Parts: sequence; C-alpha cells; structure tokens
Amino acid sequence: MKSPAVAFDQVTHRYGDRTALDALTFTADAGRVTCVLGPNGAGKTTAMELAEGLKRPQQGTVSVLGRSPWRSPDDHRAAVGVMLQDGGLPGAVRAERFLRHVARLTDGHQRLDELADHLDLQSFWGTSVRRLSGGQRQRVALAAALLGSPAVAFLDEPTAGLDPHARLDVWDLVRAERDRGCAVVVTTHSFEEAERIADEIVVIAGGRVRAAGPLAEVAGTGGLEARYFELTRRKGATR
Ligand SMILES: Nc1ncnc2c1ncn2[C@@H]1O[C@H](COP(=O)(O)OP(=O)(O)OP(=O)(O)O)[C@@H](O)[C@H]1O
Repeated sequence: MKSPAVAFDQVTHRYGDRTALDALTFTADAGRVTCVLGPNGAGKTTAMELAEGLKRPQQGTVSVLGRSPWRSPDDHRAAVGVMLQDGGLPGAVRAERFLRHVARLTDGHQRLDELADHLDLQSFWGTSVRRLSGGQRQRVALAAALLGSPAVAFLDEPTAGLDPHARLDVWDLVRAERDRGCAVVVTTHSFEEAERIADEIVVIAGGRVRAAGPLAEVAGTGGLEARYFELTRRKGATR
C-alpha cells in the first residue's frame, strides 16, 4: 500500500499549560483534497504549522512525503507549497515582481502564466502587495504556494474573504492541483467549500480528531453541516 503524503501520528502540542493538539492522528493522500474543519482554536493552524516544518512536534510524529518536516532539507521543502493565513508577503514589492521572483526560485515561469490567468492576477500586477485588497493578496499568496507545482500543498483558509467569482476560481484550481496528483490539505470554516472540493474530511475539535474519512462517509445522510455540529457541540449550546 502507498504511504500517505501527510501523516500525523499521536501528535500532542502544548503552549504553556494549554493543549492545542491532543494525540492528533490523521493522514492525507496524494491526488486527494483533504479538508480540515473545526471551531476557532481547535488546533488547525498549529497542525498546519507542524506539517509545514515551522514548529517542532513535542510528542508524536509528523511525516510529509515520508520525512519529518522539521528536519527536512531544502529540496524536500521545495516539494511542499504553503499558503499561510496571514500571507507573510513582502509589502513594498509589486505583485508581479514578487511572483516572478518566486517563479525563478521554483522554476515556475510557465506555471506563473497559467496561474495569473486562472486567478486574474494581471488586473493588479503593477500594484504593491501592501496596497492590494485582502482578497487580491490572498490570490497572490495562493499563486506563490502553487508556483513550484508542489507534491503537497497546505492552504490555510484559502478563500476566506474572497468574492464569489474568485472562490470559484480557487476551487477550480484546487481540483486541478489534485488531478495532477498533488495532496492538497485545506483548512476551512465553510461547509459549502468542503462539500464542493473535499474528497476527504477531517473534523478537529479541542485538538483531537472527531471524525475522518471520505466526504460522503463523514457527512452521512444528514449532511456535513449537521454532522459537524453534532461532533463539535459545545456544553449548553442549543445546536
Ligand atoms: N503562539 C501561541 N501561544 C499560545 N497559545 C496559542 C498559540 N497559538 C495557538 N495557541 C492556542 O492553541 C489553540 C489552537 O490554536 P490554533 O490557532 O491552532 O487553532 P485554529 O483551529 O487554527 O483556530 P482558528 O479557526 O481560529 O484559526 C488555541 O487555544 C490557541 O489559543
């Protein structure tokens, strides 16, 4: 059996006395879109940061393409595309200049033309990143993550704040990445998004996996939204 592109095995991570991840265990495969859902503070970003090699796991193991992301060398990192929630983009540089720079580093010139088309980047090519709207900046961050045609892509809330056209463009792009064999891991708060793009769903709450599996299996007959509220119900809440 092929090993998963991303594997969390019994990962626990604490910030002081707060447990952000509690024996978290799940996998994500190549050629699949895995959507990670969970309430604010569930541990999604912490999990993504561990998988991206930005944090070292305190307990348990994280593996991406068969290696520990914390210890992996640069060529391994190049196979992993990352779109962070805050973008981490340089403010003073024009969008085009920034992306051409990333394209040089990732050998992604041809890809840049495709992505520019797909995400309508030319309409704000000449604007410095700091003057872009939130949604435009997000599209630049997404293009930067995908320029190197990565084998694994981590996209943290890629469509938050995007207009309906841009959301459709991003969903198309995510499906295209999956179809070329990429393991795409997407965090989202949108059931619509998960239902449109996910092959696999992972629901996290309180740092633990509450459900994981194919979309139809996790959603069951009542639908994903109902199942999510059932899995993540808060004490005293009416739903
Ligand atoms: N740097 C930090 N220092 C202390 N606590 C932190 C830090 N980062 C996250 N936490 C805590 O860890 C828990 C998990 O946070 P995390 O950001 O991973 O959740 P999330 O699921 O991504 O939330 P959101 O949906 O709001 O983005 C939360 O209780 C949060 O307050």
